[in-house]
Parts: sequence; structure tokens; C-alpha cells
Amino acid sequence: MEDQALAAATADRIDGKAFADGLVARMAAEVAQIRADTGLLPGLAVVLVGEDAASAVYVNAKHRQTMAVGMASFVHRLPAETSQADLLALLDQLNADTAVHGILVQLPLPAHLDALEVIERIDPAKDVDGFHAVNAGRLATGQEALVPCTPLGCLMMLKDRLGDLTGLNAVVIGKSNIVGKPMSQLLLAENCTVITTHSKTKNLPDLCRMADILVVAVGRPGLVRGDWIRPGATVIDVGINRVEENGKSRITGDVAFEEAGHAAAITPVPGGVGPMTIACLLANTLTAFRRRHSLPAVSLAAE
Ligand SMILES: Nc1nc(=O)c2c([nH]1)NC[C@@H]1CN(c3ccc(C(=O)N[C@@H](CCC(=O)O)C(=O)O)cc3)C=[N+]21
Repeated sequence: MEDQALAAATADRIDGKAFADGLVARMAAEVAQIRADTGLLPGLAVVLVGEDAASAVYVNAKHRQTMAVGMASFVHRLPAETSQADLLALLDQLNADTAVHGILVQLPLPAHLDALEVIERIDPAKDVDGFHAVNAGRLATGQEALVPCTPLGCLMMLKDRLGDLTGLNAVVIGKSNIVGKPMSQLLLAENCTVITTHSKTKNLPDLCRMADILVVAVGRPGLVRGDWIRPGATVIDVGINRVEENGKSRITGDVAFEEAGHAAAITPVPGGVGPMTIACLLANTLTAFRRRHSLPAVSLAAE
């Protein structure tokens, strides 16, 4: 009986695509205003090493959207056999380039390259991925930072949906430097009670059932089942998994979406977190630009 009641319920769908489109429109207006007022142009440099097909698609999407908001886009495509020294030299050049306000090195890098050393070479003020240890440390200590794009987008959707997050129980599945750890830091800064979980966590379903906010960033299709989700919870699915079904390829998240009807709201995949990630990359580039030119901060929250 209870199962049937749960199955009959439907969760609100958090439309990340529409949210991202709104953000992009507000940023385009701000960029136009900046150009009119100062003659300056925020610029984003994206570095892609090698021929990975998925990475090429993402980099093209970033380039297109950067242009669409009226910012300058500098894409550097380097051969797979690029040396560490050559990549670091390019970063030094971009760090020094006053037309470049944001730098992103597309990950993963080819195996012969040292990604950590590469990330640490980026000027923290231009580190629009927020991966540099200086930005991670600033986030963790409550200082002005550049915040990783995916968790930033997740937080925007959560605050838009829930308002003040104070006192809510948040469970994050995943402890990567890119999503899980910064997500937990952001939720802690919003006064959530945060449980950060991972592949070695005991009783994961029980912990998830405590969550008012459940953020899933693992990369395993359908990992989170319906009975892991507390009725009324808000679920953010960060997973982007390509699965083959009946000879066709499709993208699916880490949450068994069709079992989550009793959640209050859930982000779909595709159309949830992914589009917000790219919008936040542009938002971080604008933030880096404003800080560089001592312009006041602008809230990007929807009106
Ligand atoms: N230095 C670095 N920074 C990144 O931010 C970064 C990276 N490396 N490497 C790869 C991942 C992946 N990533 C995505 C961005 C947008 C979508 C996105 O917009 N997805 C859409 C469409 C999905 C599709 O159809 O392919 C959606 O979820 O609706 C997905 C994935 C950024 N990444």
C-alpha cells in the first residue's frame, strides 16, 4: 500500500536548462553594459589537450556559450603528445595575458601529464574551475574564492528552490575535489548539517534517508534507489552516465529517477546540473573579471 502511494506521487522537476538560460541572459546583459561603460571585454581561455571525443564536445559547447554572452573566447587545442613543460608555458602566457580573465584546462588530461601541477600553475585569480588549492582553501575558510562550477550550480538551484538552507540535513555522495568536497563546503557555509559519504561509507541507504537535501555525484547509473530518498527531500543528481540501451546511447544520472516520485523535487539528467555547470563557468569568468577591475559583485540569483 505504502509503496503504491509513494509510486503514485510525482516530484517537481528542477529545470536546470531553463535556470541556466535565465542566468546566461542576465550575464549577456551585464557583459553588454560592461562593454558600453568601459570598452573592456571579459575573456575565457579553454585549453584542450588531445582528441577525447566527449571533451571536444564539452569544449565546443563552452566556446559557443562564451561567445553567446558576448565574452571573448580563446580555445587552445593542443596535440595529445604535448609535453608538461609546453602546457605549463602556455599557462604562464595565459596568466600574463590581460585579455584573459578565466582559464580552464579541460580534464581529464592525457596520462603522461601531471594534472595537479597543471592546476596549481593557473593564477588563482583566473582559476574559473575553482580547482586551485588557494581557491579550495579560501572556500573552506569562508574567504572570497572562485567556486567549482558544478557545486556552485547545484547550490544556486537549491537556494532558488528552498530559500534559506539553515539547519537542513544534507547528504553528499562523492568526495572528489571537483564536486563532492566543494559541495559539502558550500552546504556547510549555508549552515546545513552535512554528511559527506563515498564508496567506503557504511549504511549508505540509511544515511541518505536522513537527507532533506541529497546530492549524488558518483557516476554510477541508478545507484540511488527510491527507498533511499526521504519523502519530501530535494534531490540533485550530478551523474552523467552514457548507457547503451537497445543499441541506442542515452545519458542518465546516478538516481533511479522513476523511483523518486516521493521526493519534493529532483534534477533530471540531462537538463539538470549539466547546463548549470557551463552557466557557472561563465559566471565565474565574470566574477574574475569584476575582481580584476574592482567592479562591485553582482548577485546572479534569479529575481
Ligand atoms: N576543467 C574541467 N572543467 C569542467 O567543468 C569539466 C571538465 N574539465 N571536464 C569534463 C566535465 C564535464 N562537464 C560538463 C559540463 C556540461 C554538461 C552538460 O551541459 N550536459 C548536458 C547535456 C548532456 C549531453 O547531452 O551530453 C545535460 O546534462 O543536460 C555536462 C558535463 C564539465 N566538465
